[in-house]
Amino acid sequence: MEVGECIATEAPKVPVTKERKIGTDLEKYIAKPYVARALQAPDVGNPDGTKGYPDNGMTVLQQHVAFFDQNNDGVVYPWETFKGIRDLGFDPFSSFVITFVINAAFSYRTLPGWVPNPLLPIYIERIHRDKHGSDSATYDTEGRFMPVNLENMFTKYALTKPDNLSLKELWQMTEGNRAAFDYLGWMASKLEWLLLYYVAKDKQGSVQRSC
Ligand code: HEM
Ligand SMILES: [Ca+2]
Repeated sequence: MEVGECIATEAPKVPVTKERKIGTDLEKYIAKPYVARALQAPDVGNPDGTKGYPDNGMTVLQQHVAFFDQNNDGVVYPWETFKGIRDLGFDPFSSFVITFVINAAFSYRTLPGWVPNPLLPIYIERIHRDKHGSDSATYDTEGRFMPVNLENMFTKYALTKPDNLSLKELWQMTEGNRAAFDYLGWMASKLEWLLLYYVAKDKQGSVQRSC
């Protein structure tokens, strides 16, 4: 018998462990899927992450946020978030509201000191401090990427079509990830995944993993 062959991923007394399945053969596709990646975001179809995308020495979470840093100075001001959100296809009114929510929620923890800045800048250097609860754990607390947690998302919640999350399934995922009494985390996660749904959905209205 090989090492790990008889690991149980379902407990008979907890039916949810049967409903939300865990993949057991990830290592066939991704080297050491349990090791957090600082610079790349691999998945089973792209074991080396996105090819030709420069990391510029930034964590995967920093790279996510740097998309919005229009002048690449390491700080994301609201007008930069607004431009980025508009570029993703949102209308001006929604972009304004989304921008305000994001910069108001994420600015303070990233500032260099303790005095709040009314211009609501987000400093990419310290973006890991904005990690919140009730998330998917795809980013670790330092902003690295956890391949195993991204894959678990699909095995647990993409139940109608493999590798494909419908709006209902995405919603069920945010419900499943809820930590007790974590109101801020619940709202932040719902916002992040609803935004992602809007940006990434295909013609059938579901989110496919990258090809
Ligand atoms: C339309 C634009 C955006 C989309 C679709 C989006 C989507 C997401 C998604 C899906 C996650 C993962 C949440 C989870 O693991 O449960 C995430 C995490 C995060 N995003 Fe965004 N995001 C957007 C804009 C932004 C902006 C503008 C910022 C800040 C400048 C930002 C900062 C973060 C941070 C700090 C996290 C880590 C939260 C955590 O895992 O606890 N995002 N985002
Ligand atoms: Ca900037």
